[in-house]
Amino acid sequence: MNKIKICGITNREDLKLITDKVDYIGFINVKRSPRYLPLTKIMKLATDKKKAVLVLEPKNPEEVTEKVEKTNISNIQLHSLNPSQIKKLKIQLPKNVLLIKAVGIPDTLTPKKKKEIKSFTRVSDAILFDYELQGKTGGTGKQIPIDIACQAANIATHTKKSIKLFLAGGMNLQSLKENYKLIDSHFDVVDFNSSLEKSPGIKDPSKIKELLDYVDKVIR
Ligand SMILES: O=C(O)c1ccccc1N[C@@H]1O[C@H](COP(=O)(O)O)[C@@H](O)[C@H]1O
Repeated sequence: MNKIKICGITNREDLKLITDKVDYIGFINVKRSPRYLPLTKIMKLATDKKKAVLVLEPKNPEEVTEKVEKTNISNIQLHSLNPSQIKKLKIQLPKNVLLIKAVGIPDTLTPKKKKEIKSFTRVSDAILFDYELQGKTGGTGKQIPIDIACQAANIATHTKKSIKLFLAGGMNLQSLKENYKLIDSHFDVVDFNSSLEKSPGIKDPSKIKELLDYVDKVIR
């Protein structure tokens, strides 16, 4: 059964629409993002600490431990750091923290990319596959081809059975409907972000309702 994450929440109105209906709620503390929020604002919005996901692009592991300590949020999504930095970080973090590493997936899986998936899987609690555009991940609004996403998921699962897998990158209701069986059999969580907006950082209530109605009917 897939869980649902809605990311890029920036205000109370949008938060109200989803709070009781999704499994994870993402708050983005990455300055280059149009969905950026400072930690002070995130701490006011993220009252449900079990659902909150703090999205970061840290310069080093210490930046993550500081921000986790400050916010008390125990799900963190990282769009930077290498496998040895993640390994070091995992040791420093409290045991209850779920470390989700974003791994960029382009249109094909090269041997180098396969190796990267394995390396990050070994040191993380969860992997979030996101579309990779010009070497970057995060809010691209573009989808990983579903067969490539499933291949990436298989590599991670074969590397570590307990790995939790998130599918992100331009996910919308249509792509969920079209690929539901594959998504359900390969991923634990589906992540929706920019596709649910009416403008950057502001969600569209009708798109949220449509998605959550489908989730209630088909997934729950
Ligand atoms: O949304 C952003 O602007 C962003 C910037 C920097 C890091 C992460 C960001 N968002 C995350 O990107 C994925 C995919 O988003 P999309 O569906 O392609 O819009 C999602 O997990 C967001 O949390």
